[in-house]
Amino acid sequence: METLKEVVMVFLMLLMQKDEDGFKDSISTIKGTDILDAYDFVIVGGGSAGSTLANRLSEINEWKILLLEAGGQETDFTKTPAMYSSLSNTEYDWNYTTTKQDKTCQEFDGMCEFPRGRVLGGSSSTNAMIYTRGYRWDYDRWGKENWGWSFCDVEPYFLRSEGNRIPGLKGRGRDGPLTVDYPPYMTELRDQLIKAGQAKGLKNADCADYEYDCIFRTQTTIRDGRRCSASTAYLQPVSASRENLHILTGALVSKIIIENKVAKGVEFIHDDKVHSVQATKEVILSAGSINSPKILMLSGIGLRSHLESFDIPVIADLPVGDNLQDHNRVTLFYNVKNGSVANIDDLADKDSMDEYIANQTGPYAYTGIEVLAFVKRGSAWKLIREPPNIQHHLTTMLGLPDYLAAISTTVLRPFSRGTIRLSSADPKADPLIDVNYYGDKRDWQLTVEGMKFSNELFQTEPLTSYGASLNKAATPECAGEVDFLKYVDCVIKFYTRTMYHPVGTVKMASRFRGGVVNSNLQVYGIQNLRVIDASIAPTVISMNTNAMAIMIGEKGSDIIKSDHSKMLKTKKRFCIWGK
Ligand SMILES: Cc1cc2nc3c(=O)[nH]c(=O)nc-3n(C[C@H](O)[C@H](O)[C@H](O)COP(=O)(O)OP(=O)(O)OC[C@H]3O[C@@H](n4cnc5c(N)ncnc54)[C@H](O)[C@@H]3O)c2cc1C
Repeated sequence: METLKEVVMVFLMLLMQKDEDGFKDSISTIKGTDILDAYDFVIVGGGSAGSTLANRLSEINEWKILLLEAGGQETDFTKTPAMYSSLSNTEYDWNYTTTKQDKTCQEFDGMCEFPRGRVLGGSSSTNAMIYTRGYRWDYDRWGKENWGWSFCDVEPYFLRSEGNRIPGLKGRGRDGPLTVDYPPYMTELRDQLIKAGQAKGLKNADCADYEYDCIFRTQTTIRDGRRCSASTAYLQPVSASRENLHILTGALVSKIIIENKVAKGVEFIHDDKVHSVQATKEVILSAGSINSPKILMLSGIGLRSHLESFDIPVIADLPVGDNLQDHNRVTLFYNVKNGSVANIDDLADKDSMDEYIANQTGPYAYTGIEVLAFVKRGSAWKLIREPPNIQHHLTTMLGLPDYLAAISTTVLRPFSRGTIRLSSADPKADPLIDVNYYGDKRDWQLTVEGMKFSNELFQTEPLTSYGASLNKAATPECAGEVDFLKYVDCVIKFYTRTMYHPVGTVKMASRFRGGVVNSNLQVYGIQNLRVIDASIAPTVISMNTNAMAIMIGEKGSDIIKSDHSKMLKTKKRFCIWGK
């Protein structure tokens, strides 16, 4: 029996043989020697938000835009949906781990893996391609303290970005660059999972704008069987044709050049040499929730005592790197009827590989996460006016020999807060990521509630009729626990993983509420410097965060356009108190 790693190697070789073009660069970039001395805007990081910004700002011909990205380009390997879980610990990833956690990740001695995309498209090029916008409630919460960020304010940017191909969904963007569709593959178990949810009282509906418990088929950023990352959506269509947009890959930005509290440009390492480039209008950090705070701190913007401990001169004393909020997940595994889900044999099958390479269909064209459920757990009275606080991802392909399905539990509005700090003043050193999972014990209690519910779901008739039974062997450290609650505690302790949604480390808020940027995304006390990415989210939304990051890029571009130019493409809405 082959392992997933071996199967991936065979698939990769076949891809390279049969589809050489899939490994050629799809985005036009410049050489390091062709870089100009100065640009109007320098964007740091070509991820979900940065790619979006680069496209929207370069719509204005007179502006010269430079996009600096530390990673390289996507290939057909990153674009194949089933490969998403094989992209961690590769050249496409920053390969971070957290600081030692005392309450979880005991499987890795307390150091949880913490993947982040290091490639054009950023984490949208390595993510699981689930498309969710978040609830109206999430953004209205932001809008209460940040003028212009309620759902009414941000909805036009979701609509502008989204090219939704799914018929019948109301209130979705149809013409935007980011394709949203169902993947072109399904297993037999998928409909049973949805029926199981219905048996537990969940509504079978995409619950984006409503606040009931729901279960539905996963919508994805998969376009015709291939990943549609922010790079594919926003850079590919314009990188060759817009002469005012320069993209340089392999460029690690080490600091922002700040003179008299004005951002003047950035320093970066390319081909092992340090370079600098000027920004005559603005520097924009879009390096994500881990690296945007890191670059700010390296540049002298952060907590005084922390910066001084590395002899970094303090330019602005701000709580950079505080307020880290991340979703995590804990998974239970179930044996199910042979053939009702995909297993390693389906991936190892040469016909599956050929089918994907020729037509982009078959099991390689999906990630396995076929169904999502959102439920309310905990004190019901507190939740009457709030959306579901638990998410379950239901997976039907695990790359294992057995026929297994999995259900993960994620607390959507965690109470715990972590931090990002420097480990060194060396820009090449990894930052310290302290996720502090379960630092607040309410997160543990809610996770247990969620896992109890997920186990009940697998005891409903639609799944027991498919032979569903808990498989403890998939969690070997806990396999000996007989009592279910003790087993659950053990699984949380050993097998919690990130759900990959860190936000909040460059918080948008007033200064006295711990803000680092204002609602125009400008860094307090420094001119010509903005942060535009997931790090500005004051609170994590109650869903997956890629669409949110792209929305932030879309809205950020309009804020900049209206500050510097009258050329605004979107009609402004008039939102009063979020309505
Ligand atoms: C494995 C994984 C799975 C996920 N699954 C989903 C999902 O299914 N659905 C969903 O909605 N969300 C998912 N997410 C989360 C989502 O992808 C992120 O929230 C979103 O991409 C964040 O966008 P961003 O622009 O803030 O940062 P990123 O997209 O991470 O972009 C940051 C960019 O900056 C670059 N960069 C960083 N530092 C530097 C530097 N010093 N110099 C130059 N460049 C730099 C990085 O290389 C990267 O390209 C997932 C994330 C991961 C990692």
